[in-house]
Amino acid sequence: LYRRLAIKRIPGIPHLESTEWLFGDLRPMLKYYKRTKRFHPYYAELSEKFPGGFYQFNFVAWEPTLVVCDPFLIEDIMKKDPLFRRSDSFVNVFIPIIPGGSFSLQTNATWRHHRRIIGPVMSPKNLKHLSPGMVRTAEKLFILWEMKRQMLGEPTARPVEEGCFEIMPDISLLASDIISKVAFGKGYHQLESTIAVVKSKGKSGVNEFPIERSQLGWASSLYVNSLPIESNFPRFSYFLKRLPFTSFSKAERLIHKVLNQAIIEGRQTIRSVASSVASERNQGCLLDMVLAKEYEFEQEQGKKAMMTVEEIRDEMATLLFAGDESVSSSIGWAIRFLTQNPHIQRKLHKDIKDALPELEEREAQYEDINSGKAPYLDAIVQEVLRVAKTTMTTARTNSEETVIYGQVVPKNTEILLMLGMAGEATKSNTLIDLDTLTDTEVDDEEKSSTSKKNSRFRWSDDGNLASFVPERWIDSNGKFDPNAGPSMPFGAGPRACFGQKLAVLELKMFILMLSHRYFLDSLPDSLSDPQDLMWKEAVLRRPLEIWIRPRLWSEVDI
Ligand code: HEM
Repeated sequence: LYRRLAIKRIPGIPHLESTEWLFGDLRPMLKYYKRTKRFHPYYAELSEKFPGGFYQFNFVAWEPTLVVCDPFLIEDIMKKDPLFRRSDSFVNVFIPIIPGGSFSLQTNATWRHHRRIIGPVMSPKNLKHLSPGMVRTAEKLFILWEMKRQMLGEPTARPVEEGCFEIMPDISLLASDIISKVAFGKGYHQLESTIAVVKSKGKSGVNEFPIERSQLGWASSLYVNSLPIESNFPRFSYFLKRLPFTSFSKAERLIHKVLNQAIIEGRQTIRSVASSVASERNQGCLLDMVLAKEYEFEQEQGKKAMMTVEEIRDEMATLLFAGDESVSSSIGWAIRFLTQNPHIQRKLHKDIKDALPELEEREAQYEDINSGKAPYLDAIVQEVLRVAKTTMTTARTNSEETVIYGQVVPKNTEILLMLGMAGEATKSNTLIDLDTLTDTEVDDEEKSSTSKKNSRFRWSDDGNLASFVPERWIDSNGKFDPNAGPSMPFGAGPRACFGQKLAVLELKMFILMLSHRYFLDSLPDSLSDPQDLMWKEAVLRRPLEIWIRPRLWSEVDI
């Protein structure tokens, strides 16, 4: 028994020395958690003890977990799927709620089949089609903020905390209004109803305002926030959530009903028009695009129903899960970083005014942010994603015994990939011998993968990697360089983020519109979180409270 419960280590891989029989490395970790209420920074602290960017950790006796902070090793592992498949701890959280969606599927024939039909919807052409809807939804947010500004009065000659308001609830409405409209065409319209309520009821406190969720928005929020990530028994947690008359079961029923109906109606519409126009006609939302693609494949292969209604529903629900909090958290972080850096706001505003003077006359368009005209905006979005570390971690398991940096890692080892740390990695966080590699001046396309890796440390290791400095993404010719550093906010390989182009589009569009309109005034320390404490660690690193005091540029000395 003693031997069974003794902690097991993988020979040759660094680990803490002072660990205990049975509890492994859990005790120091829990002590850290008690002090900070955080787990992730503990892994970062440990990585400093073990230069090279990987070590092992034992939560309790039994098997060790490999923790990987080396960005190149993370990338290689993610690219070698299915040898390194999604870990069961990740997949099991999603299986009970969306069994047919990508989060629940390993890289198998079913996932590939889904991807053939769903994959093409993230094409630039389709995203361009979706962008006017996004712009109009973001406009609603600015109408709401303008009303709040008016109700709070002129931003001068008042105590410093006046004129400020907290915006994470508004940002949540924005993200869920956008993803609902983009995913299945029935936007939740919560910003509209919130505008109506604020107009009629006014403030609900000194600087507080009511918000109004639609029934579908409420159901969706409950549904996507239901993941039992802290449960060791996710199936049982869902069993309890689904007991009759719980709010969750009502929300789930409503979401299923709306999605099922949209799929069935969408299929009927597509079958009622000629095949040649099916894909051109149905471009209103991702669901329409998926159904058009499905129809195209059916025609080619002479088969009916390429995916079941439940499979499409689960993939759509996956988009609701994946495209809601991830985007609202990233927008929240963007606002915090911009508020803390007035000089960056000024530079961005000037760049936008110079590069896109037409924005005085018309609303923002897809081409504005994809023409390379505003490299500083591209740099800001990459820097937000790097510093925000919205997806701090994900997990993989090796399906065969594997050799990693010369050490044998037994089959089925749990591997924690510290994605968020990749963007702060320095050369000492990798065991790849970068000094023996040469960084040639050839085009990226022609570079070998190792040479590309070396060039990913183009930015200087100036001890300043925790700071928000968009300039690190700009090359000596003033152009945006997406490979300037090893940041990997969307993961890598076949199972990298499916919605990354959509997420970047949303972020760029929002920051463009925000910066064109408002300067975010500095805040008192009590509201600006200078110590970086106001965030929650769950599946995502989510900012807890974001306050703003927006001023029109005409009110600011530039
Ligand atoms: C800033 C926002 C976002 C971030 C940081 C983010 C990050 C990620 C990461 C790191 C993964 C890979 C997880 C893993 O392999 O273990 C992932 C997967 C995924 N993301 Fe995102 N994501 C964002 C927004 C979105 C949006 C807007 C959508 C779609 C509407 C989306 C859809 C997905 C899907 C479907 C997967 C699973 C892909 C698969 O399993 O094949 N994400 N995301």
